[in-house]
Amino acid sequence: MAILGLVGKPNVGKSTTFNAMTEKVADVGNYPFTTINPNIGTSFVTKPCPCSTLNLKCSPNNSKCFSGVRNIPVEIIDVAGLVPDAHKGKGMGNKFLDDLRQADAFILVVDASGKTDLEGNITEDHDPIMDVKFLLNELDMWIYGILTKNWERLSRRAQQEKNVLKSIHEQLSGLNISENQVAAALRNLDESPMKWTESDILTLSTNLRKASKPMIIAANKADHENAEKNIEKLKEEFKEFSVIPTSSEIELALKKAEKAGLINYNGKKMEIIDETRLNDAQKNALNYMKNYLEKFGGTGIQNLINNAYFDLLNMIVVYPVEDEGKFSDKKGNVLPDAYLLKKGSTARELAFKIHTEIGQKFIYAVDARKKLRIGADQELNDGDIIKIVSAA
Ligand SMILES: Nc1nc2c(ncn2[C@@H]2O[C@H](COP(=O)(O)OP(=O)(O)OP(=O)(O)O)[C@@H](O)[C@H]2O)c(=O)[nH]1
Repeated sequence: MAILGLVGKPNVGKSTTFNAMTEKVADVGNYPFTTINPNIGTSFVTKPCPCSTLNLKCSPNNSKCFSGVRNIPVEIIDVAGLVPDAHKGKGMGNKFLDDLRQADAFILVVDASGKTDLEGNITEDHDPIMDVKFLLNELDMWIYGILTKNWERLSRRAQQEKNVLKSIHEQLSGLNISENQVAAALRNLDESPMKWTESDILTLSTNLRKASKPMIIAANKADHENAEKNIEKLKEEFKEFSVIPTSSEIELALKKAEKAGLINYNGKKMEIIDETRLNDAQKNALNYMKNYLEKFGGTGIQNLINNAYFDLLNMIVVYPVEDEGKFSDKKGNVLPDAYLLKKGSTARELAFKIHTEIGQKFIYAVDARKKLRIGADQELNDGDIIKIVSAA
């Protein structure tokens, strides 16, 4: 299962974003370093559930279905804020960076209101472009630090064994980087690391970061009056990233109001259940949030999670079943499980994901929508409902 890491300088709203995504309560405060330890929490990606088009009543097991929208659990980690020179240990930066090793992709949270400086202290008119630049540099320097540890020995061994790829991949083990990703980053470099210049190694660190830690930018505090112009600037400057405006504070408040039974909220729209139960302050706050949703079509938080998994990490959702006629498991539970797979995954890979033995003893699969037999190497499509036939 892929894991998303939330990164950013202090005070941009990472904890609020994390809480809004996971509904788990972490400390929230208007001062730097509220977050000291990484929080790991469960959030959900959403997709239209096949139950609505097939006109079935589903009984989800590993996920949830609300009004025809399947919610599939995913993991998010929130680490404490990174300040300039974090890679040198500033603000406990090395520890925080190491918490990010396991992440498959990053959500880079910036404060689009421009009200916090590089260290997360309150200021006026700060340019969030600076935040993205320094964070990318910190991430590159973090990888550089791991790469160049015992560099003499590493480069000598790589040269002796004539296997640069293996040596570099081993050096980066724990960073969740595949050999293919390392190979892509090594392209254009001389075969002998002993000949690499400082600037070659820095470029390699950047390439490794790009290959292994894809990233989207959450332009948070989008509800602030200064945010719009900063969001446009971010989009203009960082065309290689998706920039998604978010208001995690509004999302969190809406989820709390929903939990308290004050509103119905479906991620895009909200309705106040009974105005007579609210005091004036509640009414004003909820109406403000309602107007915000109407203007922006949502708080951006769900967009962020979906974009990270479906666009950035290129994942699809597949529904394994045991009875292709009823779209159910053996007990008759309709569309019980939703699996997140990498785009391009095959029927056999799905089988392995369900159970190693089912993968090993795979015979064939059935596309349950088309009632067609498919082979082991057939690539699956998003939304497929698949029966695996195996000798297990
Ligand atoms: N206007 C507005 N304020 C927000 C939003 N998200 C967070 N804030 C405020 O920004 C401040 C910092 O939020 P946190 O979530 O604690 O920030 P953090 O990035 O986790 O900070 P550290 O723990 O110091 O790294 C708090 O006062 C939040 O209420 C938002 O979407 N809009």
